[in-house]
Amino acid sequence: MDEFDFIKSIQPSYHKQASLKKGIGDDAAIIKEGYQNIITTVDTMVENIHFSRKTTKPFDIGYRVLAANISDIAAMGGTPTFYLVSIVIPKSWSHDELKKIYQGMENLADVFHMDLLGGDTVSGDQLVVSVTVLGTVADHKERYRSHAMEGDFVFVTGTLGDAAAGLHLLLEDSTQHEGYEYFTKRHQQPMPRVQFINEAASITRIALNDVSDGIANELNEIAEASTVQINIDYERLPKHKAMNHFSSALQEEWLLSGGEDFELVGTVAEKDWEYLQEAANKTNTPLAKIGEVISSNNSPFRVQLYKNGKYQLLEKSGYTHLK
Ligand SMILES: Nc1ncnc2c1ncn2[C@@H]1O[C@H](COP(=O)(O)OP(=O)(O)OP(=O)(O)O)[C@@H](O)[C@H]1O
Ligand SMILES: Cc1ncc(C[n+]2csc(CCOP(=O)(O)O)c2C)c(N)n1
Ligand SMILES: [Mg+2]
Ligand SMILES: [Mg+2]
Ligand SMILES: [Mg+2]
Repeated sequence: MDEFDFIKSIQPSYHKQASLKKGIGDDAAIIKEGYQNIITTVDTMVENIHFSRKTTKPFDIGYRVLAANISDIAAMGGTPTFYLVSIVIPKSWSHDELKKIYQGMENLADVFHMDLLGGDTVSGDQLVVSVTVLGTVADHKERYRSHAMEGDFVFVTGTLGDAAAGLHLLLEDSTQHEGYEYFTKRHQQPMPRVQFINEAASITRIALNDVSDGIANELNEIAEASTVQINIDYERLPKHKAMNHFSSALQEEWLLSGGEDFELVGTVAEKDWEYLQEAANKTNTPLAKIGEVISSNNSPFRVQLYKNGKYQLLEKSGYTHLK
């Protein structure tokens, strides 16, 4: 049983609270509160799974785990406001190192004016940092994975595969490699796309997901949740210029399934494309059209990749826990 089957197996069949608009099944939960909604989500990072002493400095462990959570708030169209931290501490971690983890979180929290609300501290064998984030989004401006419609343009922010390239260079100690500083920074200190998505608040409908597991996964989640088919073009996938210094096999793997870029991927009506571009320009966000939603209500709800003159099925890939 992998993580996705496990999540399905524990999903409750109904909600008890009328205010719960979205529970399990998107990047974060949505709770209606007057004319706005509260958003909440939790993500956990574990030593030697999500980071290691070799790949990530204590400051960056804190920064990255908070960034991953803020990215899920952005993926719902929201603004982050508060966070709580639960930490499992092994004996081998010094007080100084633990302080640095909190400095990393505080550094990013300052950018978004977020307050630390509380948390929990326990001892254990492996460093584990679990962060719960709260945020808000105006009512009817939530961005669900289920909102894609036939004819939509498929878009992605930033460049893809950078975090995976950074991780590779860190693990290989390739400090002289072209783009080392850029790629490793993208792995260690990703910046969630909050400003961009908030700037796009006037758009009525956007289907959205954030790139934690790679676009092959994230686009399949949109296709399934929206019951649509999605076509994307490999040549249109945005990549940093230094990416060309890696083999084409590595590039393909990282662009499609690298994950941890914490970019936003989604779909928008063709008529709203120019407004999305305006939001991208205003917030200095690279934005690429990578494909289209081609049909709906036509099972299987799948993603096709156009490469070398033909379409191929783009199956889910990327990192899967409990595999
Ligand atoms: N152990 C769990 N118990 C209850 N709900 C869970 C559990 N694990 C995941 N979920 C829910 O399942 C959905 C998918 O979770 P997942 O962690 O894959 O999403 P994500 O946070 O966007 O991705 P990532 O963890 O890769 O950043 C979310 O709605 C999440 O809240
Ligand atoms: C030391 C080290 N080894 C491997 C990786 C790669 N990695 C770990 S989890 C994950 C997917 C997202 O996880 P989740 O679904 O839990 O958000 C990826 C791509 C890493 N970051 N650090
Ligand atoms: Mg997510
Ligand atoms: Mg998660
Ligand atoms: Mg996951």
